[in-house]
Amino acid sequence: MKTIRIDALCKAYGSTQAVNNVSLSVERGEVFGLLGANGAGKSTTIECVLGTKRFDSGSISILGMNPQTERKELFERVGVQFQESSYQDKITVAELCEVTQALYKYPLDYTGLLKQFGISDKYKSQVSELSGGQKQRLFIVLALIPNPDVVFLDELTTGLDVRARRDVWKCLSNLKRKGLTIFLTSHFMDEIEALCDRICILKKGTSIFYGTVQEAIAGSPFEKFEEAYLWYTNEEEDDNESI
Ligand SMILES: Nc1ncnc2c1ncn2[C@@H]1O[C@H](COP(=O)(O)OP(=O)(O)OP(=O)(O)O)[C@@H](O)[C@H]1O
Repeated sequence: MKTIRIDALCKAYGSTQAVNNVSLSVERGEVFGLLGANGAGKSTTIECVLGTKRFDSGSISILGMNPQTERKELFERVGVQFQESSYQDKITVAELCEVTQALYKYPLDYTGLLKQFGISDKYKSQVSELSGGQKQRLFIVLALIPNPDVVFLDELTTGLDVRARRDVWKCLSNLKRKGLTIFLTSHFMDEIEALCDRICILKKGTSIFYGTVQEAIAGSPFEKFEEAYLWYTNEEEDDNESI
């Protein structure tokens, strides 16, 4: 059984076709990268998979479940890293982790996760006092607290310094080895190359490449993945989109 299967997904907002006939599947224990410029349709696709957004046509199954009708069951087994927080200003890291832990039946011990992600010394700090990179790592920890089978990491290491990015990669590789399925988006091609088994590149809602990083390079006139990516997305020629 595939962990995630998307078949011919379509979703429009008014006249904007945000996702157009996208199909992909993700195996258990795989790291899958969804790529594309700003506005390419990545978040919309993820929200459809999570059941937080209705789609127009196509079908989605995640962990064998229908995200639209089995959201509650899904919630227990899926972790999501949020970009923006809507937490109270004064809440501390420990309190936020405890509140999150209380939402799940079989949560992991968050103190171990904070340590793994190098922010255990921030235990008593207010979330609002954390640096951008520390917050980012906290959001990954929050996504892992449910002890999920699959985790969605949107813009994985945006705002992290070089060392912190490498540390996050190492942690994720360890979790992958234990069978965690990881679905991520990132605008950093070195990160995609280091972590992803397979990728899908979206352009204006349409899938323009689906396969491994090596296949992406081989199918382009370039030897470096970042150049191949730009070639697929034609970003250098497109004034309406940015990397
Ligand atoms: N709620 C909405 N209402 C109307 N249009 C929307 C809405 N959400 C997204 N869109 C549009 O749908 C398209 C896809 O947006 P989406 O957020 O899925 O892209 P993305 O690839 O995640 O971008 P980014 O890298 O900036 O996060 C864009 O053209 C966007 O303007």
